[in-house]
Amino acid sequence: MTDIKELLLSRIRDVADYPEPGVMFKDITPLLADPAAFTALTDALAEVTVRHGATKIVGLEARGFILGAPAAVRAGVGFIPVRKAGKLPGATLSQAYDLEYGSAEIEVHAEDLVAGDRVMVIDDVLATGGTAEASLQLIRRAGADVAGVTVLMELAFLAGRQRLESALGGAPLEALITV
Ligand SMILES: O=P(O)(O)OC[C@H]1O[C@H](OP(=O)(O)OP(=O)(O)O)[C@H](O)[C@@H]1O
Ligand SMILES: Nc1ncnc2[nH]cnc12
Repeated sequence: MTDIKELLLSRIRDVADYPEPGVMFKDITPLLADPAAFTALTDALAEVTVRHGATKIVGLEARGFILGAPAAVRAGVGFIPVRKAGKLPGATLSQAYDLEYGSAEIEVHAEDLVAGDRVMVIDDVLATGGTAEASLQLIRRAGADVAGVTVLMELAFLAGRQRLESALGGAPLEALITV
């Protein structure tokens, strides 16, 4: 494992049985509190964004906002929040989905994504892939192109990568760490 991967992994805390029995929760708050680790993560996310020619970053509420916004500033691209339903004031596109512990609905301002955009989706964890899959459906429904999905951590045993295959349509899925 490279130095940066080791640094990032060392700052992610496992919390057993949260938010419900049987879930091993990956808590990124120790990483966010460490400026060296957070800076290294931001630089890595920005590098992937630029490498894949993205013109915008979509961050997935809420932890995807914390990672995606500084990466967008570093990469010099716009940041678009994809929010849980009912939080955006303008005209929205909505998509329902299931996740490891429950179900939800996400929305984006329809005017924020247009034909010609190349969008990189950023989030902290890829688990079942339900959240990321719904975001890709929103991006395509808005008429924009998918540059890829980049996550800090992929939980491979939940097979999110397989679930995302068709929604990605050949676009890359990059995980800085896979467990
Ligand atoms: O691959 P999936 O099974 O969809 O799970 C991954 C999603 O779950 C978590 O978000 P959560 O909905 O818990 O929201 P939060 O970021 O607001 O805590 C995580 O930040 C991802 O967005
Ligand atoms: N195990 C997990 N840890 C952190 N975030 C998650 N989102 C879905 N599953 C998760």
